Amino acid sequence: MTSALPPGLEGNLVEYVRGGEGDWLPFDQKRFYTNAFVIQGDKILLGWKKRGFGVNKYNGFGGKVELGETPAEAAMRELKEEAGIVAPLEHAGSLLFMTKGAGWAFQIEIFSARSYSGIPIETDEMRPEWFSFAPPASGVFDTNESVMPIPYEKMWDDDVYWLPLLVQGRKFVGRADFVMEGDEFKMARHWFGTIKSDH
Ligand SMILES: Nc1[nH]c(=O)nc2c1ncn2[C@H]1C[C@H](O)[C@@H](COP(=O)(O)OP(=O)(O)OP(=O)(O)O)O1
Repeated sequence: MTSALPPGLEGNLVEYVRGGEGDWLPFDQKRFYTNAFVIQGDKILLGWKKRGFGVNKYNGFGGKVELGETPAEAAMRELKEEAGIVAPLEHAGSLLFMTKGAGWAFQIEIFSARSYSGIPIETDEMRPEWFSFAPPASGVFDTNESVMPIPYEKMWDDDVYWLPLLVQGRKFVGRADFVMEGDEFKMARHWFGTIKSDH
């Protein structure tokens, strides 16, 4: 399977999902980022991004890995800065994210935790909100439900493929390439795999 991996990915990976078409976008360097998700029971904490790249989308909490930090240290720092909480984050997966014309790739190390301390607070960058990843007993969410389902339509297009893996505790590695369509980024091509020993 290794020969079929998109450029920039490596490891003993088993394809989980792929889609889109066209050539993978070229890049000459990777820049390192983090993204962290806190799970509590059947709920997951997301943040509504209020500014910067990815504004007006829901996402985990994260940002650039600073010089001298490991990705795990950066993930802890960003979670505290953006949501005001502390959590025992563990590595959950890796995402190589590209946008057309940038020439460089975001290497995003993704973390998760099943407990946390503190109280999530709104910051200048993010407004935290809990969502449910379990379907309601009736099978249908109604709008009076106090916790709504994960709002994939307001997230980056690829998150729908790997967030369920993260919730299940299955490690993943993937790549998603985006192009601008009007004033929106649209996913042009994607590939996600799970790690071979992880069944
Ligand atoms: N869940 C996700 N799915 C995805 O496809 N791309 C993501 C992603 N989370 C982050 N990215 C990409 C797009 C995003 O704008 C970029 C930078 O991540 P962030 O928005 O977390 O970092 P920031 O630009 O806020 O960095 P800081 O200023 O250091 O906080 O990485």
